[in-house]
Amino acid sequence: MTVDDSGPVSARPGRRELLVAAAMAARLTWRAAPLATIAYGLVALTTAGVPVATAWLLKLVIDRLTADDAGAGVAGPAVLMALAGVAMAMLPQLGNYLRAEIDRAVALAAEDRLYGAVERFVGLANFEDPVFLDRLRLAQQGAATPAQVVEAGFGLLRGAATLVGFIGSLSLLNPMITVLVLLTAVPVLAAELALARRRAGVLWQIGPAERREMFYRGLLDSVHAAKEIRLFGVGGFLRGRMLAERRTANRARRRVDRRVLVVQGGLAVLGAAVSGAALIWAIHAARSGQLSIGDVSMVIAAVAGVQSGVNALINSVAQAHEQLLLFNHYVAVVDAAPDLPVPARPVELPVLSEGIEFRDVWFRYGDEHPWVLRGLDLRIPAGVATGMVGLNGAGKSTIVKLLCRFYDPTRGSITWDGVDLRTVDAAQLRQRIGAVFQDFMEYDLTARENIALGDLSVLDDPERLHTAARRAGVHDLLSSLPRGYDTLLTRLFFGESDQGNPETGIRLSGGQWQRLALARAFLRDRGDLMILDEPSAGLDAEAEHELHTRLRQHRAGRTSVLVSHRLGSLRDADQIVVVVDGVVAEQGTHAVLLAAEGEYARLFRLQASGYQPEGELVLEPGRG
Ligand SMILES: Nc1ncnc2c1ncn2[C@@H]1O[C@H](COP(=O)(O)OP(=O)(O)OP(=O)(O)O)[C@@H](O)[C@H]1O
Repeated sequence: MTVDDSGPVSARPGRRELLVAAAMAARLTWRAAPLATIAYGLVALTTAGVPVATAWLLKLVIDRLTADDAGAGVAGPAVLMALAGVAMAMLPQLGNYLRAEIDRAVALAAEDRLYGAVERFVGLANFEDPVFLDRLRLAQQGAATPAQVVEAGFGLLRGAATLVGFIGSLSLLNPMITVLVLLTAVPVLAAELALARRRAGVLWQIGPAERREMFYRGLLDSVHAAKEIRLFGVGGFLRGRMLAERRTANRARRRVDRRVLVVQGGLAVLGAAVSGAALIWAIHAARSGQLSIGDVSMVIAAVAGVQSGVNALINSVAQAHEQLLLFNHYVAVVDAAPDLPVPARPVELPVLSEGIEFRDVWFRYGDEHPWVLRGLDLRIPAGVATGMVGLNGAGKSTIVKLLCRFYDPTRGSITWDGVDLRTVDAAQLRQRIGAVFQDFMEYDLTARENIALGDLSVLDDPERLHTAARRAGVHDLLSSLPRGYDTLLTRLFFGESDQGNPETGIRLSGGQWQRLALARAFLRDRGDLMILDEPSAGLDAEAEHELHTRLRQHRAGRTSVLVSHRLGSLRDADQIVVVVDGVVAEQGTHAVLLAAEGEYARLFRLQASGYQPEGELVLEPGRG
C-alpha cells in the first residue's frame, strides 16, 4: 500500500472541524462514563483550589505567629493546612483512578461506534481506497483519544481556576505586582501557545513520513512478506527506507525542539526575573511595614502559582489540540456518508425465478480508473449453470462483485427478476447468495468456526457443518485433526511453551484452506445463487474433478455462476459466457462455442494442447 500525501487525510482540519470533534468527544465521554466524569471534574476543580487556599492559610499562620500575641488562633488554620496537604496528596491518586476508568469506558464505546460505522459501509470501494484506509488507521488511534480531549479540557479549567485564584489573591495585596505578573504571563502564554501550534503543525507535517515508516515496519515483521523479502534479499533495502523516513521525521522534530529550547529558555529567564523582582519588592515592602511577613509568603506562592497555572493551561491546550487532530479522523469515519446509496424503503427481493440481467452496464473503480465493463449485456437465467471465461483482467471478478452489490454500476442496471439491485437491501441480497472468491479468507479460528462463518446458526449444528465439509472434500481431514473440528487453524495465539504441540493449533495447505472456503459457501448452497470465482485454483486434479462432479449434482436445476480459467471444468455448464475487454464477446454451450471457432475455441484448444504430447489433441483438459 502506498501512502498518499494528498487527499482528505492530509487536509488539515480548520477551527470548525476541531470544535465539532471536541463536541463529539465530550458527548462520547459523557455518555460512556457520566459519574466518573462528574467526579473527575470535581477533583480537577478541588485540585485547582487547594494551592490557593493553602497559600492563604500559610499567610494567616505566619501573620498570627509573628503577631504581638504570638500564636493565638493559629491552631485552626494549621489544622486546615494539614487537611489541605492530605487532600493534595490524595487528589492526584483519585484523579488517576478516575481518569483510567473514564479512558476504559470511553475507548470501549468509541471503538464500538467506529466499527459500527465501518460495518455500515456495504460496498468495497472504501476498503480499496488507500486514503480511506490511512484515515481508518488514524481513526483507530483516535478512538482512544476522546477521554484525553475531555481530560485536557478539565486541565484547562484547572489551570484557569488556579490562575484566577492566585491573580485575585495577589491583587488584594498589591495591584501593581499583579499587573507585573500578568504582563509577564501574557507573553508567556502567547509564546507557549505559538509553540504548541508549531508542535502540532510538525506532527501533522511528519504524519505521512511516519505512516510510510509504519508501512515499511509492517513489511519487515509480516509473515506474508517474509518469504519474498528473504527470497529477494530486500530486507536491508526496506530497513534503509524505514530509517530514512524516521530520519526525515526526526529532522522536523529536532527543528521544533530547538525552537522550544530557545523560547522556553528565554521564558524561564523572564519568569525567574519576575519572581526575583517580586520577592525583592515584597521584602522591601515588608521592611517598610507595607506588607506583613505572611503577605511576603503569599506573594511568593502567588507568583509561583500564576506561573504553574500558565504552564498547566498551555499543556492542556497543546494536549487537546494534538488529540483533536487525531480524533478528527475518527469523526470523519464515523460521520462519513454511506458508500452506496441506501434506499429509504428497500424493495423486497423476490425468490429468483426468472433470472439476473445486466443491461448496458458500464463500470470503473473510480473516476481516475479506466472502464472495466463497457456496455455489458448479460443474462443469467434462473435454474441455469453459467460458466464464465476470459483472459486476465477481462472483468470476470468485477461482474461477480457487481452481482453481490459490492459496487453499483457506473451506468446501466442489474436486475434480479426485474428488480434493480440498487433498490434492495444489500444484506438481504447477500443472504441469498453463496460465494467463494479468488481471494477467500483464512481465519485464525477453529475449523468449526472457519466453516460456520458462512452461516453462524450451524455453530451448534454438527450435522449441517459436516455435510458442508464433506461436500467440499475436507471432512476426513478435519475429523482427523488433534481436536477434530475444534482444532485451531493457526499458531498465532500460542507462546513459547506450546511450540511443537499440535493440540494447540495446526497450519493447513493452500488447497486445504480452499476446501474450507468452499465448505463455508456450501452452507448457503440452497440459496438463490451460487457464485464460485476460481474455486479450484488451489486444488489438486483429483479434488478439482470431484468438486465439479459434486457441484453439478447439488446445483442441478439451480442458478450458479462459475468463473474458471480451467475450461474443462466449465464444459458441462448450461451456458458459457466469454468476457473480452469488459463485454460479452460470445455466449452459448461448449459445443456451440467450439463450433463457432471464436475466442472460446481458441482458448480451449490452446489449453487442451498443453495436456497432450505434440500432435495429439484431446479436447478435455481439466478432467482428472
Ligand atoms: N479494486 C480495484 N480497483 C481498481 N481497479 C481494479 C480493481 N479490481 C480490478 N481492477 C481492474 O479491473 C480490471 C478487471 O479486473 P477483474 O479482476 O474483474 O478481471 P478478471 O477477468 O477477473 O481477471 P483474472 O482472470 O485475472 O482474475 C483489471 O484491469 C484490474 O486491474
